[in-house]
Amino acid sequence: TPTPSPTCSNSGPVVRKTPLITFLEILQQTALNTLGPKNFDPKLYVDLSLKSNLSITQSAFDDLPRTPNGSVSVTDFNGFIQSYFNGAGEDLVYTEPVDFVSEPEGFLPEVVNREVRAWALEVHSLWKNLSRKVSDRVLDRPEFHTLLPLAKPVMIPGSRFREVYYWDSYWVIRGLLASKMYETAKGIVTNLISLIDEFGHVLNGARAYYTNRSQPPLLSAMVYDIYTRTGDIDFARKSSPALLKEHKFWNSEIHSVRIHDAEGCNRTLSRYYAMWNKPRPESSTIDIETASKLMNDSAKQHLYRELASTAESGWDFSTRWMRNGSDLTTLATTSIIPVDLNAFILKMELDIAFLANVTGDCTISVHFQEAAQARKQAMNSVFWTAEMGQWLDYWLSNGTTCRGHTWEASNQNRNIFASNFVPLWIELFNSDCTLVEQVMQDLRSSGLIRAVAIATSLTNSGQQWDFPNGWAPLQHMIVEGLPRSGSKEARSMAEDIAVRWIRINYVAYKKSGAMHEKYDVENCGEFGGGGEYIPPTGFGWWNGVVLAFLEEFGWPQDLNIDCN
Ligand SMILES: OC[C@H]1O[C@H](O[C@H]2O[C@H](CO)[C@@H](O)[C@H](O)[C@H]2O)[C@H](O)[C@@H](O)[C@@H]1O
Repeated sequence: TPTPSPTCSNSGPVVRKTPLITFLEILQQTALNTLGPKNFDPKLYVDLSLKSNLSITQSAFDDLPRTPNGSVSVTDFNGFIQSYFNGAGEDLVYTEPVDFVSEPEGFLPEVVNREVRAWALEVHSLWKNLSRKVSDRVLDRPEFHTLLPLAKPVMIPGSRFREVYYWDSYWVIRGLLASKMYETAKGIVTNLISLIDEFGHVLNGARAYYTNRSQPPLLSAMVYDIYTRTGDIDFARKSSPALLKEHKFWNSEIHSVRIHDAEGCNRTLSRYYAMWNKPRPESSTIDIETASKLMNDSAKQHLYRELASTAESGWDFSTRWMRNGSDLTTLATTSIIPVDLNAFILKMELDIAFLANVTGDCTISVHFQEAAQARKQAMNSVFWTAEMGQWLDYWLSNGTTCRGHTWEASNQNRNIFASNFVPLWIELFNSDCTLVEQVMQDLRSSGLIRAVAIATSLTNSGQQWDFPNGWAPLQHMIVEGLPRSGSKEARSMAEDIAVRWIRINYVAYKKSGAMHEKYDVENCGEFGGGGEYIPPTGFGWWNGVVLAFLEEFGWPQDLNIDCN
């Protein structure tokens, strides 16, 4: 792995932390000290909401009896939580989606196998379990909550993830479109746009502790898919200003990096960069522990920014971002130009151009077509390696700044990740049949295609975005991109991956009664692990990918749904 540059990562903006979050982090640390690490989830404590003013709560906390070493008894701690807080998730109320019907007209017409159809209807009915509305209590007293107010109903991922997430929402929407729930899908976009209006970007998730970063930018893809499905021009028109604002955010000074390429041209691409240099509040105790290995405050602040920037990538955590794959303190995300982020921004540019065209704004349309062409060229020149048939993340080397860097082949990260194939999802790449056939051969020989799904990487590091875990969005983008080339072989490869992915989900669901957040790509029906939290179930975007695959490929009567 190339050596990253520290020079364009150490300084940068930091958003303000609210007094409630500061207090809840102290509560989180006290909970860990009092209750111990077994089954401890730090996020639970920053998701609690106050029953009365923060000052009253704080002084009751200060008055708790302490032992000489400062600890609180389990009984006193639990009593305090009961008296002063509402439970995590209680500020979201269950709401039946307005457009849910148990079997929508025209639902998955190609799924004819009765067993699979019955299961698909169960997955469809999970939208009712995951649908929530932010309680009016949050609107009345926002300072009592870390949950942010949103006007429309939301779909949560499930389990510990009790709020809406940015990139998850894209695949939630894909599932909602298969479920014909267009109003719910539009409501999710309306909520995300309201975050852009207030914060200038879509947040990682709708919590006050997520304001310091975004997540992989897929809002334009949501708008594009809803518009092409519903033809709602008014919806497209209303969404456009927010998309322009979001494009600015991802090309702002903190995110954009200039590379002087091998042909002597300047190319501009984007990176992840969180506006934060402190522990992530939802994982504060974990980040403090990780940083305790570092000697000085500046190194710790640098690490905290890397941890938050990695969360912005959606791939938290992975050897993809680490200089030493067994040491999280070597995270260097802000010194990496990621392939998938730039593929998403390229799609944003194409989507904005398309939407501007249908809403009659030719100037914007032409401008964004040009921007898309420029980014495509930059991706070809900085990421593409013909000899591997992949797009490789680019590491900025030591001693350079983000304003100017001269491209060197040795700075491409030659390790294999599923993200190296994400450009297949983008029209400007997948419309080239020769290119897709080459990439397809390389994907086949990459080692990523395992017995039951596409692996995230080839390294078994114990991090959740690594081997042997398979993640739904990665399967989906590759599967959806391949057939767009028109190549029969590519479609058949895509269908094979989709069928196997549906089987894993089905078998695990039948065994455990739930949809899971990640799967083991070596063992059909086994869910994945690793990372910093207990594997959750629910699971919003996973359900979306299953429904989208079933919509695209169907399921014939005689195709086996079991693993064997
Ligand atoms: O609490 C730890 C981290 O959890 C989130 O990340 C994971 O779950 C998200 C929701 O399903 C998903 O979008 C992300 O890709 C997962 O890695 C959260 O997004 C992180 O910011 C947070 O620190």
